[in-house]
Amino acid sequence: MSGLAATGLTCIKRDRVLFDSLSFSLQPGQLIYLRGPNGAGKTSLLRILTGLSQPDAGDISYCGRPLSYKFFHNLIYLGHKLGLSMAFNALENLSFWCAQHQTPVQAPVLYDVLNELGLVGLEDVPVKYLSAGQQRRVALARLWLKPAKFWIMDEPFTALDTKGVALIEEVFAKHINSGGAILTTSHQALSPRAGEVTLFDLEYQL
Ligand SMILES: Nc1ncnc2c1ncn2[C@@H]1O[C@H](COP(=O)(O)OP(=O)(O)OP(=O)(O)O)[C@@H](O)[C@H]1O
Repeated sequence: MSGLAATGLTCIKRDRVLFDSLSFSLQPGQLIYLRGPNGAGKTSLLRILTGLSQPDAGDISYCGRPLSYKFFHNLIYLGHKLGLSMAFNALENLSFWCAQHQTPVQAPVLYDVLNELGLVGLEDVPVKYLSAGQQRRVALARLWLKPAKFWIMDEPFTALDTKGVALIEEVFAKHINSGGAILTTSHQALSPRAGEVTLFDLEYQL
């Protein structure tokens, strides 16, 4: 069994059942677009899938086994918060993140990625002085830096301009074509540029 599989997942928050007996899998070469209204439970589901929180019932497995370092080593999780230090600049933030993820990176590679994201010239500016879209670009630079097969992302397009959205959709398509797997939420539709998409709708349960 390859990929990430969820079986019988149930999540309850403040006495409300967000989802119940949910089963699905994310396989290499697949882009799943998780949709749903505010409060449906998308973030709660992503947090369970990435091991950040526990379901009230059900199991998650990776290649047929419980989640372990093998999965985390092969995962990039980008939450809807940026996960950046506002006092650090882009280079410092990304170097720190790479060290945390045991992903050695050379300065020229970091500059190339910042160039790709239109951030050259801003690399030594504390992130708190960047625009919202520029901050999002710094957070998304991680996609270029860690050779992880599984990308799980919560609203990665927030604050990006149209060129930024197009750039990320193209990176999605490239990742999928090279055998990667993506699960992402977004409140805006993915364009065909992102490639073939599997829709996954989470309804708001009263
Ligand atoms: N730790 C928590 N404690 C209590 N309630 C929580 C907790 N986390 C989430 N919730 C509740 O669970 C519900 C689902 O939240 P969640 O963030 O998963 O939704 P979402 O689908 O990602 O929404 P959005 O589109 O607004 O980001 C919300 O009503 C929220 O208040």
